[in-house]
Amino acid sequence: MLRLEALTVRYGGRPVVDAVDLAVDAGETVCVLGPSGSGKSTLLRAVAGLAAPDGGRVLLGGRDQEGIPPHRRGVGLMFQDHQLFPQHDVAANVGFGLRVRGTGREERGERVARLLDMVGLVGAERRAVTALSGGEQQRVALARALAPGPRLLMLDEPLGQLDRGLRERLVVELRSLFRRLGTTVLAVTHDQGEAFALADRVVVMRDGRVEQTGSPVDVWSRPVSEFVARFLGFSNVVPATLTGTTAQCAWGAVEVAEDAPDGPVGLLVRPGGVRLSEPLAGHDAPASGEHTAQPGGAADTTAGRDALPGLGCVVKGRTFRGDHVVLHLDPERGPDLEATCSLRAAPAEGAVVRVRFDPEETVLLPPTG
Ligand SMILES: Nc1ncnc2c1ncn2[C@@H]1O[C@H](COP(=O)(O)OP(=O)(O)OP(=O)(O)O)[C@@H](O)[C@H]1O
Repeated sequence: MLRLEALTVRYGGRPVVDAVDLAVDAGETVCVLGPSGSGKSTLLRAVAGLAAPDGGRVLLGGRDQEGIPPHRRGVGLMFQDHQLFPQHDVAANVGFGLRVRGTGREERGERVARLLDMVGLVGAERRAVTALSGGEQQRVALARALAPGPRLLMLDEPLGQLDRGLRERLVVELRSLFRRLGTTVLAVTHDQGEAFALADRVVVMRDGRVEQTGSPVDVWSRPVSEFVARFLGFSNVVPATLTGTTAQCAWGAVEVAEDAPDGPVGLLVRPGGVRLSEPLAGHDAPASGEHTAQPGGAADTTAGRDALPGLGCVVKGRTFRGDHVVLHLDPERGPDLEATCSLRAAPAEGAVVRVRFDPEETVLLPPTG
């Protein structure tokens, strides 16, 4: 449906979109993800015809779009600030594209009613858009973008301004709506949660280039670089030296599940793979319980509390995330660690715990900088 071939857009000589190749199949939802300034919006604008490429091609339905103005490309756009017409009611906003195309009043009315039904705003035709909540306005903007039946729907930070709970609900609704309609969608967002919930495929951008592309599960479970890992929110990343299945790093010797050639690597330990022993009463109390550090964890060889297996850490802080807690740990050596555990098992701030690393929750990355 959409193909980008070495698409390049430069501003002031600097490539903001840099030789991007990307294909979106009919009915597929692709989310472009990346930090602010990585070129996501510019990519969308080039596809829509709102930014002129300096190189490469945009093909829609196999046809090169060079010289085709935005309104002839058959794409629907929905931007972050949803740009509704405040002086018009909901029906006039949703029906705008249809009126421009000359669709008759009666047909327009029917289409608008059907679209409002689809986005969960039955009977809202006569309401003033200024009197709607943020979430309702977002739905009106979506209905408006869908109204002319675009072959490609493009969303720029579609849910950016909404609060978290509403965003999570709307993402689920959007996904099932797009499935039902068979809509082809290219969305950009800097919010990983949104991208991963919405997309069939995720594209991670860095400085105008595609750093990784894959299904949400692939990208989440196998980030290809430290950049992607950190962008996804993983902070337990260190340089390491691999020998066999042991990665020697600042936290000690960490067993990994992957096979890779010996030598320098980057090591990611997912927070769920940082396993806690029972909190210790004092620095020199022995760890107990089934989660006590195992051989193969970051084994300590030094004296005192350091002689215990596992890596000793002080709990610096706790962030509550619904059904689990993220622990911010200060290890006796190496950079800070993040661990997750259940609410019930969360040790208090200031507690001393010992951790070991689950080999299955480690990922080897190219050597880190
Ligand atoms: N019209 C323009 N003229 C000059 N520079 C521009 C223009 N549009 C974008 N840029 C620059 O291009 C880079 C990429 O911008 P873009 O908006 O595509 O990034 P983004 O990934 O969408 O960021 P954000 O998430 O903040 O919207 C930025 O450095 C921006 O300042």
